[in-house]
Amino acid sequence: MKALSPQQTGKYASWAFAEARPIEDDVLLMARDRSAELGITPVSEGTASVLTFLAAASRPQTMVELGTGAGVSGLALMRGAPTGAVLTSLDPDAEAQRAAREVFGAAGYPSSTTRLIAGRGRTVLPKLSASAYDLVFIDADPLLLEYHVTEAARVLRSGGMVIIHDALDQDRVPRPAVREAATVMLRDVGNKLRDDTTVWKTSTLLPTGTGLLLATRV
Ligand SMILES: C[S@@+](CC[C@H](N)C(=O)[O-])C[C@H]1O[C@@H](n2cnc3c(N)ncnc32)[C@H](O)[C@@H]1O
Repeated sequence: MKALSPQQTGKYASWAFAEARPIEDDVLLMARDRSAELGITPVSEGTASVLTFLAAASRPQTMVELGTGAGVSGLALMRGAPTGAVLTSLDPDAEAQRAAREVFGAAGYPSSTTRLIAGRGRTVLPKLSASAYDLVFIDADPLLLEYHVTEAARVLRSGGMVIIHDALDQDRVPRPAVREAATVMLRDVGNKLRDDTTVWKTSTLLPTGTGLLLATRV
């Protein structure tokens, strides 16, 4: 790999500065500790703060999350969403979901507003109603991304938002020589969200954390 040019070094410093800016409270830190104990990589501090901001700005009443983990991203979304918003979060890892339940409880969210379903997207998503959700956050197996995004388009109402985590695949997406299946999938889905204007009205890619790909439903 080439040495970073001075400008790129400056860009990295700006990214690191933005990542270090949020101050997280005890419940988010507890969720991060539980994630570490379970060997789960949660969203970064910068990403959690963007999720809270996006939920506060878009005011979703109904949200779906793929990949609950120990609840870092779910808590970030709930913190921004209006009071009474409901998060439906899927993960096949029952132990992770138990940790997330504790985290949501410690943050004061009853189980009626944080619906945790122990299952995979492929099993659970088809059971969710069409055009019924305001926001879908995807942080699960990248090889299933195309399927998860197709289902997200189905369950989102017009104007709803999809958010895809790790959209830069640990910085592999911008490197054309990397042809691994997950990286190629992320490139293809990114192009689809940008180009398929019959389904997606707007799309953007943020370099926050490990990358966030966003799109709004036509
Ligand atoms: C990176 S972790 C999620 C971290 C979480 N979003 C956070 O920030 O705290 C990815 C999770 O996706 C779950 N997962 C893997 N395949 C899945 C699938 N097909 N459907 C739903 N969840 C899946 C894993 O069990 C794992 O807990």
